[in-house]
Amino acid sequence: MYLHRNRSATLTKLLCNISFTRTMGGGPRTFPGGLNKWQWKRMHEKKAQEKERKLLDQEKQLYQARIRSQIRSKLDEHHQPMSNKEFRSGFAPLTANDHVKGLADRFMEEGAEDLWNEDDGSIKSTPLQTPSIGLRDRALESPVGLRKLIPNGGNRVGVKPEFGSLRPRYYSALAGRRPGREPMQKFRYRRNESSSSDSDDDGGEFEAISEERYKKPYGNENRGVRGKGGRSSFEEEESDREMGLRDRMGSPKKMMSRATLGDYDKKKERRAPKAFEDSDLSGEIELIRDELRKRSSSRDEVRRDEGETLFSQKRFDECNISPLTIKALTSAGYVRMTRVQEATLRTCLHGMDVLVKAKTGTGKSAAFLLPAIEAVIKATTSSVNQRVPPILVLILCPTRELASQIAAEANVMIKHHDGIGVQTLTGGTRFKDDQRRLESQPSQIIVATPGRLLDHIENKSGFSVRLMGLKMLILDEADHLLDLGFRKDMEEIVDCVPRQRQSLLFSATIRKEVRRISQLFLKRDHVFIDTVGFGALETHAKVKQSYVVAPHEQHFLIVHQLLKEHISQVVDYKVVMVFCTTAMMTSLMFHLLREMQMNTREMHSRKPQMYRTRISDEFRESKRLILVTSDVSARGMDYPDVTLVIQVGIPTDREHYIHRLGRTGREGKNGEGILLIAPWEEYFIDEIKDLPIKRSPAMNLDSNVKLKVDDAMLKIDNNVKEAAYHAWLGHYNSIREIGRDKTTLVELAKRFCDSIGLQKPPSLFKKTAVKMGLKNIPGIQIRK
Ligand SMILES: Nc1ncnc2c1ncn2[C@@H]1O[C@H](COP(=O)(O)OP(=O)(O)OP(=O)(O)O)[C@@H](O)[C@H]1O
Repeated sequence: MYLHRNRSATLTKLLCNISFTRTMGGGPRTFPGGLNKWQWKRMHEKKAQEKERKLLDQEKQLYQARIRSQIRSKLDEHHQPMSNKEFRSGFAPLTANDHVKGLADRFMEEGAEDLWNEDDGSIKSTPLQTPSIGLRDRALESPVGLRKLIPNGGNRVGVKPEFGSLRPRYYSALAGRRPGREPMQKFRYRRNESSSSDSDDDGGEFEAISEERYKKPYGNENRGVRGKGGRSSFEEEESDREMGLRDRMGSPKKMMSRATLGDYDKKKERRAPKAFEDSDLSGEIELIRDELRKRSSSRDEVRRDEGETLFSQKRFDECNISPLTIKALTSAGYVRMTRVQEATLRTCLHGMDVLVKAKTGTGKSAAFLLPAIEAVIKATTSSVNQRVPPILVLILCPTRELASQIAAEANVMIKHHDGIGVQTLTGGTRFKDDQRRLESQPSQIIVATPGRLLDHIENKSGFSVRLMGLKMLILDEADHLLDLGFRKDMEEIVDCVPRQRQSLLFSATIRKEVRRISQLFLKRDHVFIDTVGFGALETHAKVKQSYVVAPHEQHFLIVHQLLKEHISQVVDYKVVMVFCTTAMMTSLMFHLLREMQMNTREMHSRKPQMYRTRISDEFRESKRLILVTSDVSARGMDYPDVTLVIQVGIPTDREHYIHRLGRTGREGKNGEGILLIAPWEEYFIDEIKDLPIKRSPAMNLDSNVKLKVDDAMLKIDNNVKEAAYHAWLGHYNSIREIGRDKTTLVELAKRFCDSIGLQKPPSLFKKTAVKMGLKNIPGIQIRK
């Protein structure tokens, strides 16, 4: 009965939708089966979820099977015959030796890299020439050697396994099925919560867990609600932040959509330090630790040296790429490969999926464009002539300017290849123009932003059919594209391209969560190429970094002073970039600097695309120009010879900091970065404390300049200031550290309001105030 009522309600809804579609005339399109756009989308979403669930189940089974077979073979090799009682009970109690052996074998055997997590370091980084560091080192060359240093291969009685740090899945493997046993019983080690974490004995115990319970982490119940629906893009993200509707906690670092990712997003617990109780062994253990420390520090030195050299010895003409491409590269001044290009090209040309991490400004774009062009050449020579060529390479990136930049670089490389074309599909341009270009000169390489690409996919223009021939999918700034803001779009896109494809994911920063999520886009046997190196500096040593702490109300004055100082010191300065937190704050900063007669341009999502393109081109070509920008310019933009990057206010996260800073010091050049923060924003320094960033002493502010700034501020239109106030409030309200304490936030906003010369805080719409949790906070004006 209920079902029937439900079904008829759905039917009525469907009919309403259809009649709505009709009455709108020329409105939403209908899709095969008479489905409207949203039903079509929902259907695809469901399919994607289904697919991903299967994938996870499959992975889980494979993982368990592998562990079981490993353990079984170990036990067959080394175990004493079990007692009858043990045999009957279905499992044998594992000795401490078995645990240690299990661990060692698990992590040291060939193929074990699949079992590693990010805490263990990079899986396959570029081979490094490690200097010889003594005889003992040779024993450490291989994992087996390391074990040899421990008498009896490490199987000493009394060695206590690191129980507390082991995850349930490991125990299930250890207590796994033996021939002829059933049902399979799994065990979880229950830690005694009350005991200290670093104590050797945590007083925990094993508990049996049912098959059902064991399945739980992979089950549906763990799946959360999808992220923000609808089309997402960097531009929307920026305006959302201004409205304060995008919680910083919503950044994938703090909270990510679990809808289709199951446990991929889940942070794995860091493995606790090993705890040994056998005193006989401690000397030897210390010896090994010592050697490992020495070895890792000398490796780091080599890495640091290598990391700072941009170019490798290898030339492009020594590689297996088309002579026509080499000709174009040579005329563009590309003769030797950069390190990331050398490290990745061969693997990419072999058709492997890769996830690549390399510092900013080291030539990642060419690293993925070269294999992309080769893929097109290969596919076009082997296929018969088609009237409309399929899209063979799809490059996705987060911003429009970056898409244009990549397309421009690709165009340089295919200059001598007749019949290969590149086209961009990005927001901010007329959809119809895109379609016309797609029809008149269909290109094999498409560079797109996710939102506009989906618009084309959903349009019945044969675009999806063209995508069916896709050979290569490339994600530039992959970690950002896999972020919450883009994730849903990315999942939809991946659903519309063939499974049999090569995927290349590139970025300067790859968090461990992103590495997990990236598995959904990459084949299982993908290669992770990290030219930075685990634990090595993620920024360039040639870029001087410092931070200034000062109250918000002094920030405009300080920016002005920093710029003046820089301009006077670097006489032939080329360009300086000032990153602000939101589009409206960017606009206010731009207006102020312009009022103070500085040669500035502004760039943010609220500007029309034509303007953005013009400014981007001008900035690329110019010297002695200041670009005030929001995060639309933070990633990938290759403006040559930027001498200084100023970041005003804390960036969204560590990765944003690195990418913004990466606009300077490109191609191995020098650069400088200054982060300007308020005292309560100082907590952020903790996130980047491993970087060589130093606190600058408090600045002496010129009182005359202060008067000039105040004066200039008075000349700025109140609308700009009010928008900036709202943006300020929205942005900081979304920051967990401050947004929770609404009263303090409103007080700080009031001070900001005074500093920009507003008489009283501008009012908020009631709906916005409610959404921001500010409705009843003293000091908040509600619009009548
Ligand atoms: N082999 C090469 N020889 C000479 N110049 C190169 C070479 N490879 C890349 N470049 C130049 O280096 C600059 C930086 O390259 P690119 O923009 O690809 O860096 P990136 O690693 O993608 O940076 P980001 O992480 O900021 O996106 C560009 O101006 C590019 O033209």
